[in-house]
Amino acid sequence: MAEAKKKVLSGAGLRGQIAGETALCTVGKEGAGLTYRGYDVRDLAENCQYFEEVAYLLLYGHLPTQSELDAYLKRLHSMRDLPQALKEVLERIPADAHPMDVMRAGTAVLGTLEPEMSFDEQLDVVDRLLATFPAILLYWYHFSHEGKRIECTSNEPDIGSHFLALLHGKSPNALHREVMNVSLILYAEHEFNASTFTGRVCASTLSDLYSCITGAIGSLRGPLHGGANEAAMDLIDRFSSPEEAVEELRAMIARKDLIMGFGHAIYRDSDPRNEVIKGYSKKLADEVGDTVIYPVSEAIESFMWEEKRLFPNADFFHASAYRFMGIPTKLFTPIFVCSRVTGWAAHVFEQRANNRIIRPSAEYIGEDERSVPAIDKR
Ligand SMILES: CC(=O)SCCNC(=O)CCNC(=O)[C@H](O)C(C)(C)COP(=O)(O)OP(=O)(O)OC[C@H]1O[C@@H](n2cnc3c(N)ncnc32)[C@H](O)[C@@H]1OP(=O)(O)O
Ligand SMILES: O=C([O-])CC(=O)C(=O)O
Repeated sequence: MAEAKKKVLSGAGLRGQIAGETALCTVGKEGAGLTYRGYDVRDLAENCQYFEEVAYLLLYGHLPTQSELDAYLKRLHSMRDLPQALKEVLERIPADAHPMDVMRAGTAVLGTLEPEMSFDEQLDVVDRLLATFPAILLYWYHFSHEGKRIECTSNEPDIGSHFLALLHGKSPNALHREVMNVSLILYAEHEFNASTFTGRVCASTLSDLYSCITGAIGSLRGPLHGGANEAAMDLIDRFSSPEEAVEELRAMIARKDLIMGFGHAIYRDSDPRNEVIKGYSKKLADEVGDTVIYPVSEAIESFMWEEKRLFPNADFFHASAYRFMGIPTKLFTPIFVCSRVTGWAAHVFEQRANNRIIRPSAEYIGEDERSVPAIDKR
């Protein structure tokens, strides 16, 4: 028994175990790096103007040509409006609901109104979700907070700019468009992370795509996964200077508190997405004339490396970047959903194409077999 227990504990969190095959992504191969279908994520972030190019790569298998991209942008644009019944449900959700619960509920309701009748419809379903997610979130947000029924469409060509236009009621500037596209590219796919694995387990039962995505949203919501971008912002907001941040961080580390936005299950020295989003956070800090949030973030980064050899993951500098674009903290993780839905769906398609139900085993560590005593003897 002791030996069996040791074996289970050494595999805690299934770390390091191969749980399936994928042609979509490598994470930390040879210690570093992130690729989507063989392309370095930094190359994609630098050379794709629109996140939709990467969405197309993941979902349709290759980077689009100009005419394929134009057609894809047009297709997604035409799918943005919400069914009236979904708007009515969103109007019933209270303002203090967690926005990730709104995303989960919106996905589930759309699945009842426009169900996936066969796997032949899988691309239509994911494109519809991709196109409607900004409106699902922001229709609810404006209605519940201001009693305002917003238009769910906009003239913005891409999802990132569309998101900002629905949030702020005006077209974003060029820098904000660029940051949103880069951010969505960085968040799009990450191999067998917890939310994607949730989606694949669900897919392996031959369930529908909406169920897979709903489950994945639930897994992403937690602060150890996607919810860390909001938790990182809450941490940064506690400090008014780098000195104050370092002093408090020292006490937190002594208490063995988790520092949100740091560390990773796979990367050991750095997260390749960090340098990209950190660069944009700096540009945005300069644009808004920030003198607190960015310096505090950098001080936390240096302290964590010097004291703990822990590095910022993708979520840490996303927090300040989103803040500088006027995005409320509680909407951070739903933006992650707007992007990762592409990776989730691509994994569901891959699972469906070569499926066997995912059903691992557990090492039993409970009581030996025994008989049920009569109720007056328990
Ligand atoms: C997009 C994303 O989902 S990225 C991840 C976002 N999540 C976060 O930022 C939450 C904070 N980070 C963490 O909780 C963890 O680093 C995780 C969940 C990301 C990875 O967890 P694990 O794989 O178990 O971490 P790992 O094995 O590297 O931990 C090694 C040690 O460092 C500690 N550690 C890891 N991350 C942190 C952190 N952020 N703050 C303080 N200590 C940490 C662990 O507690 C562990 O200590 P121990 O050996 O004394 O038990
Ligand atoms: O891979 C992970 O465990 C978490 C992560 O960074 C992601 O999903 O983007």
